[in-house]
Amino acid sequence: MALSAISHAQPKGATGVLVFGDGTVIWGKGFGASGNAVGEVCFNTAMTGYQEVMTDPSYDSQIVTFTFPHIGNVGANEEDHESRGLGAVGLVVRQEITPHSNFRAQNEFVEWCVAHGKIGLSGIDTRALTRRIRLNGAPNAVIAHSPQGEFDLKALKKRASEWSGLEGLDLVPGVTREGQESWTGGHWQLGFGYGEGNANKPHVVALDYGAKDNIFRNLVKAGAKVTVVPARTSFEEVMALEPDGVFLSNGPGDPAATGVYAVPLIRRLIENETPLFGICLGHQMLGIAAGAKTAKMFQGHRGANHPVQRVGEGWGASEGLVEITSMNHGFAVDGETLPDDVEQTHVSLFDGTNCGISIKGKKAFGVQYHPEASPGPQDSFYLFEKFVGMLG
Ligand SMILES: NC(=O)CC[C@H](N)C(=O)O
Repeated sequence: MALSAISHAQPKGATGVLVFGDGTVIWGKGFGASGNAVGEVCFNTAMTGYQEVMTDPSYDSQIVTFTFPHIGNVGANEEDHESRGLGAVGLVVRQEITPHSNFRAQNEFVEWCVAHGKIGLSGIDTRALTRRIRLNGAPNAVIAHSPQGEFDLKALKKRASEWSGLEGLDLVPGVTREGQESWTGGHWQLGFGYGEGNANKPHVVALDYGAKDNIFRNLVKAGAKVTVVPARTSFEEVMALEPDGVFLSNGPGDPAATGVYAVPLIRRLIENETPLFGICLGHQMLGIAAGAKTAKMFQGHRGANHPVQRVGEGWGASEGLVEITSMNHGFAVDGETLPDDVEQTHVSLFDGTNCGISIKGKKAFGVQYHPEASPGPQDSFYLFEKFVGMLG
């Protein structure tokens, strides 16, 4: 690993850099927060929703390369957050961020990145970087921004190469809520913002493993009363809330590592016949609880245009239908390891990866994709209606 690679001369005006664990150096123009951050470099093919991507806690310890070249054009606003600012640590983009042009913008994206501690790198050949990730897998790297253009490349390389990587990492403690909370925000409408839900039943207790807010909004929109609880809430504490159903959220890191404490709870909920719905990390840990295995993917699925096909029964006449979904995962349930009582309900049309499971004879199912990130019509909203509908 050519240490010599890290002595690549710094081009004039370079204020940002991406340094891989193997010593590869990619120079660019830094923007947003100053400093450096370590993570896995992935790519996302969404054409819009960058603010939602950057605040999705599932992206913790990840540096997102946007394949779409124009990022930042619509600025940033106070409504399109998926969390209180957690999420990806940095972003790599093709074009320099230009002033915004959008009626909903309240802030420039660059300023928003500063305020939320996100380190940006522009002027990068994102096609070449994406191709590299597709061919070699997602590398670990440090993204750094110094307005003065001062970088200690050796130290950055050391940090990148010494980082453990996402496999085996439980990142949930850093992103879960500390306390219990009632969630009432619902459907968003232009000029009105997020509506307030006022349902008393059915009551959904949602385990927060690093949830996207939009998921809770969808539960409210589907007619549920929602109580969000921290990841390490016990079975007894969940039951004391008298849930009609339990939701298992998305979240960052390795499901097998997080499952060490989450899976025993999920197993008890399955045994107790509590209706369950899991998304992404929640789906992966439901799979482990049901007896399947998860594995790290070579390059993951990230974007807002991923085709998923319904393959299982139990979805009525819609079996075989293809949905265009929003995805972000680097781990997946291994469809080959599903026990007999677990049905595969959805698969990726890109590569056949398992994208949905249902436990036979129980009201327990999960999917490996998200409702659309942006407010508006949601293509996978039927899943929320199905879940809330089965709670009576
Ligand atoms: N969106 C998510 O919940 C991601 C789940 C898990 N951290 C993964 O990368 O696969």
